[in-house]
Amino acid sequence: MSDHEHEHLSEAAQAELERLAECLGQLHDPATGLELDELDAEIEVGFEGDTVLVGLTLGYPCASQRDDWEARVREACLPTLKGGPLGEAHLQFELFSEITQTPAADVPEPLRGVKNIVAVASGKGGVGKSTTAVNLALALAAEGASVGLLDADIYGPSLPTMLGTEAVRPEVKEQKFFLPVPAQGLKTMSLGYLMTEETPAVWRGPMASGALNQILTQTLWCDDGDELDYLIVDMPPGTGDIQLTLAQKATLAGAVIVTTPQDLALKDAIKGVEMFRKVSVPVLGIVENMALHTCSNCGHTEAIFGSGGGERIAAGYETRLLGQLPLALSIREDTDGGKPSVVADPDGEIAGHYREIARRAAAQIWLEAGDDSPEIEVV
Ligand SMILES: Nc1ncnc2c1ncn2[C@@H]1O[C@H](COP(=O)(O)OP(=O)(O)OP(=O)(O)O)[C@@H](O)[C@H]1O
Repeated sequence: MSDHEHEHLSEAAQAELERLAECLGQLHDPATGLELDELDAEIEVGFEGDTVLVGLTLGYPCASQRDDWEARVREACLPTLKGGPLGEAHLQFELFSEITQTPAADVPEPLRGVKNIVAVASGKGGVGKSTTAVNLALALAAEGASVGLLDADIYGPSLPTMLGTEAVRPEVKEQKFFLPVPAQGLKTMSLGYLMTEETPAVWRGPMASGALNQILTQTLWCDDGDELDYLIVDMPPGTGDIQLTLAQKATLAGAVIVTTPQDLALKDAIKGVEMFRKVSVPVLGIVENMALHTCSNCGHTEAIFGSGGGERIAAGYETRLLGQLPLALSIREDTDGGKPSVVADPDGEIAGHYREIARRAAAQIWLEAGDDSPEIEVV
């Protein structure tokens, strides 16, 4: 709004906008469970013509939440406006995302432009870590972020199968760098792209971490000049030296730990949490996979592996349960068929779970980075 218009806005109207901003600050952000006031969110309130303009900027991608936010904003604003000096005004709402960057020193050239590196890890194999990583990456992209996915699972790189890119080989630049392979809206890189029939599928320790190191530091993620909001790294399963090296090599924004509800997997998940803590990587939360089983005959849902495990670890280890995925045939069929659930059925319930997990994990990165002082601007 121009200064000129400002002058014409009565003091009463100005005070009304300020009241509105205050009232918006108390809105609850579902991804963090906090009020906007407690977050580094930006709330802009203005008046132009006959319209009250409300802008909200959050630090995580949330395109699918626009309508929900608009409904929440309307519900909060309309009673405040009613009968006041701006009572006849229309309300226009806009939602923005501004993804912060994890500060890092000595970033190797290929990782420059990558704002946040997120490890998806599990204490043991077979819990659905890769399925979670690929769906998480696709869900972040569906929410509006630019996303890369690095399959660092040297023991069984599954990304090419999950994204239907088996026959693809990455381009090589200046005989030194790999260019990521575009797939389903993501920039992807996998050791699977580099393995030939002669390459051993099971690598030994030093060879494995060498390959991993190479793929991490030789993939030019932002060669096109665009930034990547998130690089999701599908880690090798376990909590040994390889995982530790990787966690130390790049400055990680955080780690997501995938577990199943069985006791053993949970004990392994705790090891994962402890490993990241040891190297000062924030644990963004826990994803409990195969948590519930829905009987395909009668539709009855049951926690066949026991319930509440992920929640218990999250509480005991001061982290959060980001979400739970059911044991669902469709998840397996989608991923094994080269179209993960977030893409295969974008409006389905499963995709909804993954998107919610993605928003919560990304919001947690924002929380870790933020100084928690809200910016409220009345223009
Ligand atoms: N929630 C689920 N419901 C049904 N099947 C699932 C679910 N999550 C994963 N799967 C299936 O389980 C198998 C193992 O999953 P995935 O490869 O993601 O596990 P992983 O932990 O990455 O394994 P590894 O450690 O071997 O890499 C796959 O066939 C996958 O499709």
